[in-house]
Amino acid sequence: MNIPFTKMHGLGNNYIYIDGFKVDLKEEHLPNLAKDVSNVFTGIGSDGLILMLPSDFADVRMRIFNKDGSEAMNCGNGLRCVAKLAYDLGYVKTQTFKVEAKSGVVDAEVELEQGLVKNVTIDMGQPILERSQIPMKTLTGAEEDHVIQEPFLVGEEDLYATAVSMGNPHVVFYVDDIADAPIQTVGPAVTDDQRFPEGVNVEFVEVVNDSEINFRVWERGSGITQACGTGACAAVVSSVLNDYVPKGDEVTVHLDGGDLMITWKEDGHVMMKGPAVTVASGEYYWQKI
Ligand SMILES: N[C@H](CCC[C@H](N)C(=O)O)C(=O)O
Repeated sequence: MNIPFTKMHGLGNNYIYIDGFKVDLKEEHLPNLAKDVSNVFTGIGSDGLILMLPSDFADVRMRIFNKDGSEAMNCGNGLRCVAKLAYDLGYVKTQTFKVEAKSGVVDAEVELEQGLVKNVTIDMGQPILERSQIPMKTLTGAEEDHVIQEPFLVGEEDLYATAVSMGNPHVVFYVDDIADAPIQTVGPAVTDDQRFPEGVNVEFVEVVNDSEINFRVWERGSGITQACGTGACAAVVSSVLNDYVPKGDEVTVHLDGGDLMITWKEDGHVMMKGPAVTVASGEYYWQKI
């Protein structure tokens, strides 16, 4: 099957995007398609697959699949790129519109420079902090409903976890120097830890000052990526909860692939602003069907 695609990225967090308004894919094929298309030997190579689809609740709908074929509830970089794609392909005619993710409907605003979409702002809604809704179990018997700097032993590493959901689960560990973050060891160990029944995206954060943090991520289902939008939002929420940055101020999150501007507003909503880039389009010759 020859499948038309567009390759896009948000700060290097790159996905293969398929226009579901034109391409009709069978539900049962999606996990294997995500695995094959994102693998550099069987496909184009990416952090996963994203479908842009018609929606009954918003202007367009986004579905995101990780490299391992698992479907995620949300994707910040994906939302920005779907917003750009929808505008560029004319599925939306205004600069502000709504996008439906599995975790809910968000407001999007595309910014134009010489008529082209460069940056996109997404209102990511409110974070979820209740342990049971992350979801996260505890082995320490801690009964607190929020997970803030909770002791979290990983092998020999004495870590302290702060857990936040942006519709998808995130756990944040603070380090003194992001360059020394134990991402290759702690990342894979924690992402599948029994304390996270649905798995978890694992973030490491170095606080630079009260308006800047450095950030790296091991993503559930995809491993290390250049950037993670929902992760950056979770990291800023966590940093407010830990009194590293003030609520209501814009925080610059320095990710491997570049900077995101994140604000956890006093009204509880998390705003994310960052780039969305189209790099290529073509046809993927999927041999499986
Ligand atoms: N890269 C995405 C997150 C993907 C989340 C996925 N790894 C999961 O929750 O399973 C982002 O920009 O938010």
